[in-house]
Amino acid sequence: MQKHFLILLGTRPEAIKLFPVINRLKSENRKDVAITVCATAQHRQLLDQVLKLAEVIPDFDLDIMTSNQTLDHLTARLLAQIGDMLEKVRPTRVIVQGDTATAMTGALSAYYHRIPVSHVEAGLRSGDIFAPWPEEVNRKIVGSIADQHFAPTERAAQALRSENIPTNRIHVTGNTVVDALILAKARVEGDPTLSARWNEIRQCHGNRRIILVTCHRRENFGGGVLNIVAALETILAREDVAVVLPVHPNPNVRDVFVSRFSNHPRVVLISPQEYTDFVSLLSLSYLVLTDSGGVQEEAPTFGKPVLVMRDTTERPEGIEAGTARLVGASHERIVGETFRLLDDDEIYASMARSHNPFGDGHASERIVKVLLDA
Ligand SMILES: CC(=O)N[C@@H]1[C@@H](OP(=O)(O)OP(=O)(O)OC[C@H]2O[C@@H](n3ccc(=O)[nH]c3=O)[C@H](O)[C@@H]2O)O[C@H](CO)[C@@H](O)[C@@H]1O
Repeated sequence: MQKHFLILLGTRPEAIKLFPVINRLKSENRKDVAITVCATAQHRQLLDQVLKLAEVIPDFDLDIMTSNQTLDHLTARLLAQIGDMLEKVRPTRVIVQGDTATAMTGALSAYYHRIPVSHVEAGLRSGDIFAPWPEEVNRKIVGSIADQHFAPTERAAQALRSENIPTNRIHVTGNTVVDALILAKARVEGDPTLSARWNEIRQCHGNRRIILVTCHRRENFGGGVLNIVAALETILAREDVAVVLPVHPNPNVRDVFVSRFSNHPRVVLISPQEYTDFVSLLSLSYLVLTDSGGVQEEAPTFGKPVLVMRDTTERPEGIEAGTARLVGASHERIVGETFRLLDDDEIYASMARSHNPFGDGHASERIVKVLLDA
């Protein structure tokens, strides 16, 4: 029987984590398999950067993003437009990734149309429906609809089993972000012009240790971001560090970082970077301060310690492996843990092991096998 997979993606991390699956499926070149890619463009600019790099051209582009979009309006528009598109395309299976509004409405809409759903990066749970908000509930909704759950780790698979998902529907695959990262790393290593992009930073701050900072989570908007900025100011009182910060375009974070740091001599504020540029930046940094999910999964490949600016994480594998620590948006903990890493070589060495507990680079291969064999 002809298989027709519809792959939905809306944000930068979904594109990063799904392009290895899309490209792998395409490379199988099977006559009995059709692939349709639909971008909802929940985040326009950040998504387009990755699609271009990965050479993925969506068959449908719903171009859903509006300025200051609220979650409820975004969700309503997504649900209606994905539903109309499914009506037209009538795929045999819908594939969604992670925990965005696109993934959640994509799964719900597929369910309304009685189309089975595969969930890539299934089973991540923080146990707190407000952290991360609204992603924790988005994942649970997708999990209750999907009939193929691609769990990145054994722990994620265990979380699904404890929610009574039948074992034969759970496949431990590794996280596709490691597949994407390996491709990006090879590109950076094979093309010296990519890392030359950072020569100016190296020249200005060659003797200083680079702290790479990313911050965009909803839970940190407001007081959290202000605490993070104050912590960075304390850290920057030291002359031996420089901060590089790709500023997320969301005004809730962008305006605060730009107003506080645009004239600081040791803070490099840059626009969101293409994936390969970000990967090469990660490789030259000394440590990472982040509230991102994907960056927590990527940093261990380069042996970079990660301080996670969240109170909980659905990725305890990094904490257990000793490559990450939770510091919340607490001034005291961010400063304290950063200073320990800067001043104590033993602690730094114990966290800076290059071992990635999230995947081995073969996740998309395993996912495609299940998709084709089912
Ligand atoms: C609650 C939560 O954790 N949810 C996550 C969330 O995504 P996130 O927190 O990982 O989101 P971001 O931080 O935006 O993206 C990160 C990616 O972007 C790359 N990057 C970064 C800066 C830059 O300048 N250029 C880049 O290319 C970077 O290397 C990395 O790969 O949604 C995903 C989708 O469902 C889920 O998988 C995932 O659970």
